[in-house]
Amino acid sequence: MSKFKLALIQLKAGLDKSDNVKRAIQFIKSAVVDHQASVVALPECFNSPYGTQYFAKYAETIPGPTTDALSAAAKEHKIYLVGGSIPETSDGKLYNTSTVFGPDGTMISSFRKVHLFDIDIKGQMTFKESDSLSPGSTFCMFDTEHCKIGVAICYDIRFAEMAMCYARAGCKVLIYPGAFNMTTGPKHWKLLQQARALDNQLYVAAVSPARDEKASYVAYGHSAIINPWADVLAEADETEQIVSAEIDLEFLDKVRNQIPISKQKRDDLYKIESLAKTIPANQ
Ligand SMILES: O=C(O)CCC(=O)C(=O)O
Repeated sequence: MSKFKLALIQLKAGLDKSDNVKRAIQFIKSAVVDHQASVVALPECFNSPYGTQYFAKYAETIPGPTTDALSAAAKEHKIYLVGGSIPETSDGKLYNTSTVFGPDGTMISSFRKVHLFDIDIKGQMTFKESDSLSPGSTFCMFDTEHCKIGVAICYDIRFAEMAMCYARAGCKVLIYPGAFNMTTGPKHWKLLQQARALDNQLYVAAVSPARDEKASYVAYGHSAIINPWADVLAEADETEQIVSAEIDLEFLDKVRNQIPISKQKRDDLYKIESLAKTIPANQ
């Protein structure tokens, strides 16, 4: 139980929602059959193109048709499925929401993107997710027979404290469905994953849509899995594909024993306040 296979589906999401979902389900089968994965993840906004102009049009309630399909796929293949994210409508608001399903098809957790992607790099990349979306305000962790896994979405990876909270709560793998762009992707996408993996001595996986040069928002691709030593175990190029890697929890323990930063940190000088009351110290 100390080893398991994680697969990331770098799906090319187009304008046809039902086709996106249908193809995601086909790829999930291939992640299980061809990669022997027991944990599978889809990208951010996998049932719609990514962009503020699309969120309302593609939004669904949860449960709804897309999450029903994910639930059935998790049950059919007896896997943990991190359902990327979809635009969710609830109480007149829109959210960027990830859902997680267990091997019996039950939705075991869900997550609304906490940090909305509002940036302005003049002449290169301006995006304001908060024009149409509302932020969530809860975390998302789920237990498997292997370890606890934490989920957050894309821009959330830039916030080191959030990953630290997950690590402190005992997560050994963090999965970020994401869709970095052609400005920040080449510079920061892999570096951020390696930083979070190294800071917290855990596995980090980030799963992007495949690049579509004709889309209004061009995703960088390069879905990747990083180990607690910050090695890149698997990395896609920009095309539609599955990447997978073995998660080895004995290796994680070895890294933590060799460089025992979680025992050496000076909680008397600095500490994470926000979840200190509700999340126990490192397990
Ligand atoms: O942080 C970035 O550079 C990209 C973030 C992003 O694309 C997102 O949150 O959807």
